[in-house]
Order: sequence, then C-alpha cells, then structure tokens
Amino acid sequence: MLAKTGLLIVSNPKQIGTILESVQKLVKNTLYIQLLSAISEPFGNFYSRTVNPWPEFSKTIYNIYAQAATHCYNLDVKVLISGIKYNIPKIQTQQPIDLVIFDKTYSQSDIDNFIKSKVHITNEYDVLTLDSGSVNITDEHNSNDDIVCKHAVLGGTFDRLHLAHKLLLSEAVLRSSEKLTVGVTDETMLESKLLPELIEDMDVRINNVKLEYHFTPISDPFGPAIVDPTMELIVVSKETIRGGEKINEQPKISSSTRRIRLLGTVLRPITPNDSIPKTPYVIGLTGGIASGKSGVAKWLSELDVEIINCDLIGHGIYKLGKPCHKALVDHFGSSVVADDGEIDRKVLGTIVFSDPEQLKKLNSLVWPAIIEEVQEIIRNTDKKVVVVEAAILLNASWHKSCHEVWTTLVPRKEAIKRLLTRNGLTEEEALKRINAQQPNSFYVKNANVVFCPLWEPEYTKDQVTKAWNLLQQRLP
Ligand SMILES: CC(=O)SCCNC(=O)CCNC(=O)[C@H](O)C(C)(C)COP(=O)(O)OP(=O)(O)OC[C@H]1O[C@@H](n2cnc3c(N)ncnc32)[C@H](O)[C@@H]1OP(=O)(O)O
Repeated sequence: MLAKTGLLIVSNPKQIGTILESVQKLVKNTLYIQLLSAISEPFGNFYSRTVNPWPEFSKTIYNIYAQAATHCYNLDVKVLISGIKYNIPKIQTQQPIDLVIFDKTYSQSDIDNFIKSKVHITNEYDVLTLDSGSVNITDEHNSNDDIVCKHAVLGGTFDRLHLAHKLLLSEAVLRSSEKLTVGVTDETMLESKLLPELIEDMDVRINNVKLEYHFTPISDPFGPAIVDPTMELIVVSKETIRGGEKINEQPKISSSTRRIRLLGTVLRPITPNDSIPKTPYVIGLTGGIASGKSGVAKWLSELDVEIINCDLIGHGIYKLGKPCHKALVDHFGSSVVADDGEIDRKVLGTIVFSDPEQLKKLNSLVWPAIIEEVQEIIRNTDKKVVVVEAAILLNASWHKSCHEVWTTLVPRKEAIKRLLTRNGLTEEEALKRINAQQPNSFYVKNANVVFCPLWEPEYTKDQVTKAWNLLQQRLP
C-alpha cells in the first residue's frame, strides 16, 4: 500500500535521482527530504558533519528539486531546511510521517536509535531502506556566491506552488539569517496575468508558502523593497528579471501553464442534484457576454449531445403573434416594434441595457416562456447529455435544474473587442452590456468546469474534448 507521507533521509545527494524514482512508487502525497549532512551533529554510524555557511546547500537542493521534477511529478516534495539553518533537536514535519526511507543500509538498531532521537514522530510508521549503490558523501561546493544577509526579500504570485517556487523560497531562507519577507501579489497585480480568475485566493497562496517568513501583501511591482531600509538582498527568480530567461516559463512548471491545464477539468466538485431526474444529464453552459459560449457549444454539437440555445429560444418566443410579443409591446410601447411587426431587438436592447429595472422587467416577461420550452426539449430528447446554453443561467437560477455548470470566460478587454467587431457596438454600448452582467470571477465561483476560448478555435476544441472525456467517467 502507498504511504501518504514519507520522510527520506539522504546520505548521498548525488544518487537522488535513482532513489526518487523508487520513492515515487511508495509515497502518494508528500515527501519530506532531510539531508543527513545538514543535521548538525554526527549520530551513531550515520555520516554527518557540521556545515556552514548555508548557501553551500543551494546547489544540492536545486539538484534535488530538479530530479523531483523529473521523477516525482505528482508528489509534493519538500526539502527540509530548518535543520540546515538551525541546530534543531529533531526533524519536524507538518504532516505525520507514515514511512521513513533511508538511501543506505544501516543496522536495525542504528535505524531505531536514529528515528527515536532525531525524528519527531508519534504515529505508527514503516521503515524502508533503498540502497543507492556507491555511498560517496559529496558536498556540493559549486556555488561561489555565498551571500548571507540579515533580512532578505522576495515576491511573487505563488499560485499553485510548484518546485521552482520551493527552490526560490529555500534559496531565500538559506540566505537570510534573521528575517525574510515574502511578498505575495494581491488582486491589484493579478489583472495582467493569464487566466487571473483561476489564480488561488491570496490567503491560500500565503498559506502555501508559509514557514517562518514575514508576510506582506504587495500591490505594485516593488512592494516593501523600496521603502524598508533593513532589506539588504532581493531574491529573484529568472522570471522576475525583465527580459531575462524566465524560469517559470518552462512548460513543465510555470503557473500559467498549470492554469491553462485546468481548463476543461473539474475545478469545483460536483454536488449530485437529486431534485431532477438522473437522465438525461443536464449541463448548464453559461458565461459572460461575448465570452465564446457558442464556440464551445459548436464543438459540443459535434458530440452526442442535445444543445439547447436559450438565446435563440428567447428570440423565438416574442415572434409576432406569440403571447410574449403582446406582453413586450404592452410594457415597452410601440417603439420596440420594427416595420415588419417583429420586436426590434436592437431597440429593445438599448432600452434594457441602459436601465437595470427595464432589464429585470424584460426577464420576468420572457424567462418563464423560455424555460418552459427548454424543459419540453429535455423531456423529449433521446440524448444522454443535454447542454443548456444560457447567458444568464446563474442569475435566473436555472443551474438548479442542471447537474453541472460549465462556463466560458475571456478577459474583459477581449470581450469589449469582440462586441465592437462582432456586434458592431460602440465602446460605450459594449461597456453597458458588460456591466449589465456579472464579472468573470462570479462565473468561475459558480461553475464546475471552465473554458477559455481566447486562442485558436482548435485549442477551444481541445478544452472541450478534455471536458467531454472526463465527463464520460462520471456520467451515471
Ligand atoms: C436565462 C437565460 O440566460 S436565457 C438566454 C438569454 N436571453 C434572455 O435573457 C432573454 C432576454 N434577452 C433578449 O431578449 C435579447 O437578448 C435582447 C433584446 C436583450 C438583446 O437582443 P440582441 O441584441 O439580438 O442580442 P442577443 O440576444 O444576441 O444577446 C446578446 C448578448 O446580450 C446578453 N444578454 C441577453 N439577454 C440578457 C439578459 N437578460 N441580461 C443580461 N444580458 C443579456 C447575452 O450575454 C448575449 O451575449 P452572448 O450572445 O455573448 O451570450
């Protein structure tokens, strides 16, 4: 059985790749790594030594994280650095350890003594020895720069904490003797990011990087670094050096790439909806104005799905002669009637998007008739999956009649651009329509699956295909 949390005691960092390859088959969630050479006193037959200054460990830690990126992609690997900096009596971890792994064979009594006196462990655990072969104790002295200062500072978004973040944080901890300030970007600085709506809340991100650091929200690119004279060293990743090679842009680990990978997956757990029949399986597809709902619906229509376009139903229910036609003319007057007797949607739109009360009135007049038609189609379909495409699904509370909600989003700027070109609106009209709807964050908070049809249509198709394939696994 896989252990949830492992502690790997490393005597030979040079062989870490081989060891990690084996360890990732033994541990499921978190792997703490303690460098034996970082424990400050020798113990029994365990090789150990006193080392300083701390930056000598930088290269070793870098190598471990680089190997972890290759061998333990799904494992949360954390190299313990408190033992490097402080003369701690025992190895402490946040999560209880189920499995202690050694990269070298020791006698049973040495192992027992080591764990008893060096590891803080209260629960039941297993022990395993993986021999990494030749045991050369190697010190990584490759770094010439061994700057250590009293107070260092670094900053970042730290979304979905990954190995490069951990590396950066470890480096900063090793280089600050008294205080380290970690700036974590707040909302002001997220707008320019790709898919900012999918970035974890600031509290979550702060919690993820929390050790013994000093935290401060940063609302501009400088943060406290330009006002706090006690800060002697700023630690940057390549990503934060403008024009430099960006460490986090490597496709494997960058946060934006990770957010892109989330598109089409289940971001918010699906709560079973017992108030509607189990079949057909109803998905509400929503999203802000000009956010690409119809593009997603188009790709879905190539699959075995019943698509219900509520915009179109909405246009149909107030055709000349239908009850809603009379209701609209009674309320809005004859100015909304075109020469051919039909409702002039451009005129009606101008009225309702300039006045929230009038929009509410229109909704109350037309939504009951639209939902009736939608329910009729759902009752009669022979498809297993129905997608109800409705711009205002959430405000109308129609999600309560769905099993899942899927949403589309594009940046606000892009939506404005699309309204100018697609709908021929002026910028003022476009803004009125956008402001008549909820912001992207509202859709994301209420949706199970998110799409971003911002790039090539083929890429939207990839997101839809991913969502569709994952859906097959959870269909009743
Ligand atoms: C609950 C639902 O979502 S039902 C589907 C939405 N339809 C309705 O709510 C019915 C009321 N709306 C209407 O009658 C028409 O949309 C009008 C008259 C307001 C405007 O008509 P048109 O200018 O032809 O615009 P059209 O119907 O194509 O809608 C354009 C945008 O307005 C937005 N919109 C439509 N209805 C509403 C509304 N009730 N509240 C806020 N925004 C709305 C949509 O986001 C749509 O954008 P999208 O196509 O990118 O999704």
